[in-house]
Amino acid sequence: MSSSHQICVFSSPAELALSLTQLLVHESQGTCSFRLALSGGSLVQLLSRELPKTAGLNTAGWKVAFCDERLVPFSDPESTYGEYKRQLVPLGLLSESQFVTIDPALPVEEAAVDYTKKVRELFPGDDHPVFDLVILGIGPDGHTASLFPGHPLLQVTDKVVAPISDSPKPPPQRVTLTLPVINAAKTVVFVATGEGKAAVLKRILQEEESDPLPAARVSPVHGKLLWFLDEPAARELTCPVEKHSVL
Ligand SMILES: O=C1O[C@H](COP(=O)(O)O)[C@@H](O)[C@H](O)[C@H]1O
Repeated sequence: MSSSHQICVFSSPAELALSLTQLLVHESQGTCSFRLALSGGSLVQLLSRELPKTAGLNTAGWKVAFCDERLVPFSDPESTYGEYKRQLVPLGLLSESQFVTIDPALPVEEAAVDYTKKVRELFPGDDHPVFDLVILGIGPDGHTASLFPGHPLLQVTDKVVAPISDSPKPPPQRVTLTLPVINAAKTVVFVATGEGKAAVLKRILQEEESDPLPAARVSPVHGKLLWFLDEPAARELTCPVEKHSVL
């Protein structure tokens, strides 16, 4: 685990969400092109509730890719893009053209190649994608994006996006950003709420394991790493944390 990370603990998911949107305002202001990678799962609701209320948010230059995406039609409730689209596009906050989406009709290997091409197009002239901000979730098993404990995808270093067809969490077919791409980002923030994440957060943030969990392998090479947790998620931590109250 990176020694230069910052652990911020909020008294409620609403406080956490508010700070997360303030971080988005801060990181995106003054740039005409802001490349963001979003996760799915519980993050979708958390962000979608708070983003429309956020003052000073100018999303005009945003391009939104996904840390991982499930290979299902956009109409399926498991589709991460589908969920963000249903929540945010009708509010006029983001347009469909600002999202970088998979082609769910392709076989998973081809979907990963296709998504690699689309992600690379966000970074014209660059050898490697460097996202401005990556927002990750974390599963109770320590997975992040669609990088699962003990899975060979943890060793992939030569791809931007990798396919997975045996995800232990359904649906089984997905594509995911690889660890080198996540670790190249300018800022990475983990978001975790609820006591179901407490035990795994203690393992990741306080225990030096010989075979680290996927989330413990996130350590931006040049960027900063933030942990945004609510109190139940942080309950088992005994390391120094910053307590935040913004409401
Ligand atoms: O399957 C997934 O799980 C993780 C964690 O989800 P959460 O609901 O426990 O927050 C999520 O970050 C990832 O994008 C998603 O595909």
